[in-house]
Amino acid sequence: MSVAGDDAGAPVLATSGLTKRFGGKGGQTAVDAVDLTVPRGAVYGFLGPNGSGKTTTIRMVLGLVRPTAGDVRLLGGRVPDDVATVLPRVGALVEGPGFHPYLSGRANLARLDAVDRLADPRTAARRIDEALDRVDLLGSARKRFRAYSLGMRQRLAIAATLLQPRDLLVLDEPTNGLDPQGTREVRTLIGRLNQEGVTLLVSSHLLSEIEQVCTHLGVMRAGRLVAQGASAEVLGSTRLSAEVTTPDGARAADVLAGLGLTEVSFAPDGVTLTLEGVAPEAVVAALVGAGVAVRGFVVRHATLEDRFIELTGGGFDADE
Ligand SMILES: Nc1ncnc2c1ncn2[C@@H]1O[C@H](COP(=O)(O)OP(=O)(O)OP(=O)(O)O)[C@@H](O)[C@H]1O
Repeated sequence: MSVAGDDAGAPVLATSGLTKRFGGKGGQTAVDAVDLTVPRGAVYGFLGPNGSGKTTTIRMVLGLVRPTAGDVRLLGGRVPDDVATVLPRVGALVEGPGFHPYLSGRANLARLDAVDRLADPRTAARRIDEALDRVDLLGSARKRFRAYSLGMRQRLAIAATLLQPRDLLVLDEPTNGLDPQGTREVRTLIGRLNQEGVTLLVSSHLLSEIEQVCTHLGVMRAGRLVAQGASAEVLGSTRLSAEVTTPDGARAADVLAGLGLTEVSFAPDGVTLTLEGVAPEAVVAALVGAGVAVRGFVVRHATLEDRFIELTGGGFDADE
C-alpha cells in the first residue's frame, strides 16, 4: 500500500463495485455495485431515502461491515487491509457517541480523548479546547451536556471526531432529528470545516438540509448509486423552467412553439415551460411582441428536490 504516496489529485475515497448482500445467497442486496468517488476538498452529499443503502455503504467504507464484493480505496490505502494506517485520519460520526448528560461538554470530550490509544494525555487539554473552538463551543465548554441545545449536542459530537487531525470526516445523517436552528448550525459548521481543508462525506435523506453546502452529490436508490458528480452537474444547472401568467394561454403557447420550445403545458392561469437554453428575456420579448398580455413571468431553477424526485421516483421526504 502507499499511504505516503497518496497523491493530491487522487480521490480521498473511491469504491468500485461495492456490494453488500444480507442473509446469504438470495438475500437482500442492500448495496449493489456502488462506485463512489469523493474528490479531495469536496463536501460530498450522499443522498437517498431511508433504507436505500447509505449507512451500509458508509459502514463498509469504515471497515465496520465486510463487503460481499467490491473494493474500497481510502486515503491511498485499502479497506479493510490498511485500516490501521488510514482510519486514524478519518473522523466518523455514524452512531452518535454516548455523551454523559451530567458532564460538561469539555469533560465529555476529555473522557473520549482518554480512551483513544493514539492520543497523548499530556496534550489533551489543548487538543480538547481546539476541538471545542472549531465547533464554536469553547464559550459553552463548562455547561452540562444536558443543557446543550440539539445543535450544540451535534456540534459536540462533531468536535469528538476532530480530536485528531483528519483528512476526511464521514457524517452519517448529522442533521437527522435536529430543529431548523440546529440544522443551520451543523450546515454552517460543515461549510467552515471544508474551508479549513477537510473533505467531508455527509449522508442525508433530506436534501434541503445539506443541498447548500455540497460541492458534489451522490444519490442512492434501492442500493444503487443512480447519480453522482459535481452538484451543478447532478442538479442539471441548465434546467430552468418558467411560468407565464396570462389570460392568452393558447396564443402564448403558439409563440413559444415558434421559439422552438417543446416542453410547454397549460396551467390554470397561463402556461409553464422549460426554457431549454432560450434566455428568459427573449421569451418575454417574444410574448409581449406578439401581443400576449403577460401578467407575470417567474423563472425557476429545478431544485435538487425536483431532480431527486426524478431520480428516485419520489419518496425522499417520507418519514421514518
Ligand atoms: N445487519 C443487517 N441485516 C439485514 N439487513 C440489513 C442490515 N443492515 C441494513 N439492512 C438492510 O439494508 C437496507 C439498507 O439499509 P441502510 O441502513 O444501509 O440504508 P440507509 O439508506 O442508510 O437508510 P437509513 O437512513 O434508514 O439508515 C435496508 O433495507 C435495511 O433493512
